[in-house]
Amino acid sequence: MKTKVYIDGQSGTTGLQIYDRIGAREDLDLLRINEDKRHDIEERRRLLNAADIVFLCLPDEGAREAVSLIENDRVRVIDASTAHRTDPGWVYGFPELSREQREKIAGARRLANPGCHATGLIAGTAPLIRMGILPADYPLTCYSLTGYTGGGKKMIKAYEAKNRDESLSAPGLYGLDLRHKHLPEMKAVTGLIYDPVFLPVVDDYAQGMASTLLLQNRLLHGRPSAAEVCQRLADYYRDEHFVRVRPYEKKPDTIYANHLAGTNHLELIVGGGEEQTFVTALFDNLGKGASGAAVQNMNIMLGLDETLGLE
Ligand SMILES: NC(=O)C1=CN([C@@H]2O[C@H](COP(=O)(O)OP(=O)(O)OC[C@H]3O[C@@H](n4cnc5c(N)ncnc54)[C@H](OP(=O)(O)O)[C@@H]3O)[C@@H](O)[C@H]2O)C=CC1
Ligand SMILES: CC(=O)N[C@@H](CCC(=O)OP(=O)(O)O)C(=O)O
Repeated sequence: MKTKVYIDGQSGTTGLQIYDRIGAREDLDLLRINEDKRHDIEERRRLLNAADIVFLCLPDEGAREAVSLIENDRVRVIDASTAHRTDPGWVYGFPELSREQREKIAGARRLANPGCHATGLIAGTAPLIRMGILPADYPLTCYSLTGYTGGGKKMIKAYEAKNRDESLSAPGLYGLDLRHKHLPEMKAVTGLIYDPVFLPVVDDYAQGMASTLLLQNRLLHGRPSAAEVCQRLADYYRDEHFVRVRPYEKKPDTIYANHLAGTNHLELIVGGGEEQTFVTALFDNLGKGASGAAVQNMNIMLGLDETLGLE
């Protein structure tokens, strides 16, 4: 029997990218909503209850509404929005965190897919705290670069408009109240005690992220060098397919934030020396930062090879 899959929000940015990754799969039966009915609540209710797996690719309110429409206990949900990421009834979909996390994902009925910026911060921070290198009360700072598809259809339209505002040709610092919506999940998943000082930057390219932590080695347990931090992270992720650590280099070449666009890979690059360290997570906001991660999580939930359909 094929697994029935429904994408609520199928014509949005994340929904389309999920479709790209699973549309041709023979083990799945994709339930499609008629485009002109995509906001019809009764038609959505019917499809939401007819599927084995539902992807929610909607704004937060739409995702909450969709969950309230599900009456069938068999339906398993993967929510790409921020709505449920710190909800204790939901499993956080970052399998590389630990073996236990992957097992929780395998059994999840309600799965919250991580935020894109949160993915970048968590990939470096969570293992460093778990390994006792980064103190949980560290005053963490992070700046995170993203392509404009991170802002969904509306932002894509603005960046791709013919007579667009000239300011869009330069990097845009945003979230300047320092209250980005991913802070709660960043803290909940890593165990950080204080809110990180987190500054996102959007720029004039479609896909790709580079999220960078800046660390003072003297404030880390055991005062490791950057090379040692790199080695410990490489050990932590040594068995992973999608999360890798680049071998340490004293002076890496320029990092371009779109380097892993189109893939589900996330690469950690560690640089610096005896006194200071940076850790950059390089990935695709629509890959490991959203749709790729959602498909990886579905594969795990179905007990399949988690790389199925993913580059
Ligand atoms: N873009 C990205 O890189 C990432 C996005 N996300 C999250 O994924 C979710 C989807 O984002 P994204 O795909 O970028 O957004 P888009 O705006 O590109 O797409 C959202 C889609 O949802 C539809 N929609 C909105 N409200 C409803 C509703 N109540 N009922 C039915 N359909 C509805 C929209 O319909 P219509 O076509 O009529 O506008 C649109 O097609 C968001 O929560 C976002 O924060 C998470 C990680 C990364
Ligand atoms: C460029 C841009 O605006 N990016 C979005 C991130 C999109 C995202 O990750 O949203 P979720 O929390 O739903 O996952 C932002 O920073 O709010």
